[in-house]
Amino acid sequence: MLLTVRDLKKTYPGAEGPAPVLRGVDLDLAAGESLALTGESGSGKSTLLHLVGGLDRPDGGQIALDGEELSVLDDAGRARLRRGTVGVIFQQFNLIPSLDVAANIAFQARLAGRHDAARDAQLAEALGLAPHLAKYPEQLSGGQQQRVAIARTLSAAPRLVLADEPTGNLDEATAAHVLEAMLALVTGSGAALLMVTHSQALAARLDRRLHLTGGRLA
Ligand SMILES: Nc1ncnc2c1ncn2[C@@H]1O[C@H](COP(=O)(O)OP(=O)(O)OP(=O)(O)O)[C@@H](O)[C@H]1O
Repeated sequence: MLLTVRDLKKTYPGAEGPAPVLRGVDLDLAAGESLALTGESGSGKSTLLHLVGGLDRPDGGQIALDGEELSVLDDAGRARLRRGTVGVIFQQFNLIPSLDVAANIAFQARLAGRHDAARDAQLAEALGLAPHLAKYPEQLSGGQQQRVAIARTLSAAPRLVLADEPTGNLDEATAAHVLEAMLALVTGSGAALLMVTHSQALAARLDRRLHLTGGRLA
């Protein structure tokens, strides 16, 4: 198993006392597998991605990535994991305005010491970014910026890709096309994809589907 989650719990402090969001989540994801995570707004999908990505700490339970238990890692260890094993695609693109598209795509891979120009060219082609490589983020549409953010994460070749509505800014046809490209690039290379989506049509394209409700997965 690439990812194993057991009895994961997370509670946020709320105005009316502690508000449990995750009440014991169990999840397994194998290398090469894709999993869609659905659930109502506020059900805790982003919270789960943040915990698995090591961006926040759970209140209880275990998360193991490649057999390595996250809770025993210090900040430096979790940062190493974020640079190496895990890649996240968030709803905010966080592109670097002073870098052109090609340099934005290469950014994380360069940080991780894994930049591969041929892989970037393949990503740009697959995601329809080839004509835009010399442009700057402010010259791109929202959907184009979103595709740059996807390419930047995949460029670093993470073993596990965590994606929060990665095609949320795209029209239906482009979203379907970009998802197919992502699936081919991620699972085709033996990596795994855990993707949050509100779209049942997109969820159906992935290997498995889980629904988050009442703080648990079903
Ligand atoms: N940092 C935080 N502090 C306090 N409460 C939070 C925090 N982050 C999230 N929450 C609360 O936890 C619950 C789950 O939020 P989360 O963003 O994980 O839901 P979601 O399923 O991703 O929602 P959406 O589909 O709308 O993006 C919500 O009620 C939210 O208000």
